[in-house]
Amino acid sequence: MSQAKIIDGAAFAAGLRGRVAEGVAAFRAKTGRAPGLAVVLVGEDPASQVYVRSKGKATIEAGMVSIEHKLPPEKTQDDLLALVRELNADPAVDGILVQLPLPAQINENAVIATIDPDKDVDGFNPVNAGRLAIGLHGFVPCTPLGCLMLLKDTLGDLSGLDAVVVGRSNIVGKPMAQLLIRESCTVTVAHSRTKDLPSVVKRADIVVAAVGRPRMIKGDWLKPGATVIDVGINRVPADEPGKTRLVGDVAFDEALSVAGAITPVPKGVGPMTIAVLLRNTLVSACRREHVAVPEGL
Ligand SMILES: Nc1nc(=O)c2c([nH]1)NC[C@@H]1CN(c3ccc(C(=O)N[C@@H](CCC(=O)O)C(=O)O)cc3)C=[N+]21
Repeated sequence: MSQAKIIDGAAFAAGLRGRVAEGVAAFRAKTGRAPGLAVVLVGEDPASQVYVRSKGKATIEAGMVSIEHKLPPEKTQDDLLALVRELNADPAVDGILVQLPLPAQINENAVIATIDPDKDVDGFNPVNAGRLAIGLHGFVPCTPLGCLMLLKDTLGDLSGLDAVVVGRSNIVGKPMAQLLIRESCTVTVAHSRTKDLPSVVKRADIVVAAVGRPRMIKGDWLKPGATVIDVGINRVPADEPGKTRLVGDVAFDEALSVAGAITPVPKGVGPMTIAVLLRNTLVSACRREHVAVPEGL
């Protein structure tokens, strides 16, 4: 039986981070300053703390300035909006990321809408969602842009391919669908109410799974040879009692013998998210300083 190619997202991300670091060095030589990324964390969620720490480390490794704001969990929405406005006005800040999810007393949409669209390296502001939808330059959310890079690296030209995106979130599903439309795919967005999901997935040359349900998409749902991008990061009990491990939204072991190529979890899409965040921050800095954006980013 054939075995799918395993798409090495960690390796691709390492290469992208290297290209970003070169671009950062050139930017520093031209402008006399380093790009700055501000990351705001409200509260003490352990998973969010881990992500924020690894973002800070990657930012510094790329030669950029990392500005971290850690706020106590009881912080009010007004306090957070005031901080975002300060960061909007700070010329040393090229990118702003407010780690999600936020505590219940804070309206995420209000915070996202307050971030200057031209510093919104997450691409979550409605202005950037609109720009993506109508084909203007802006910032594209990091995870779907990372997925698209892996797809193009694996398949080359995507035009005419049937793509099924499973999940319709603002952060992954919807922007992913927009990007695939831009690449001239025929795009279907499936979700929890989709009738007969297995038969919808069966049509797809490209499957992007972003539902957040461990191993939901089974191997026998796939079209033989399909390219599968697994965005899911689900923590499940490991075989060893008391331990956990990460699995995706796709039943990876089953998919291996059907798919043409598939991303693993971990070391697939996850590392791309951080690499694209650095890329978006460098692009932001270049646009703000009217410096040419390096090619091949
Ligand atoms: N404003 C905002 N922007 C985000 O981009 C954002 C966010 N909030 N909130 C949380 C999610 C999650 N996220 C990930 C980043 C890297 C990995 C990653 O590097 N994962 C590795 C390791 C995972 C591990 O070992 O825990 C992997 O999949 O191989 C995963 C998930 C960014 N997020």
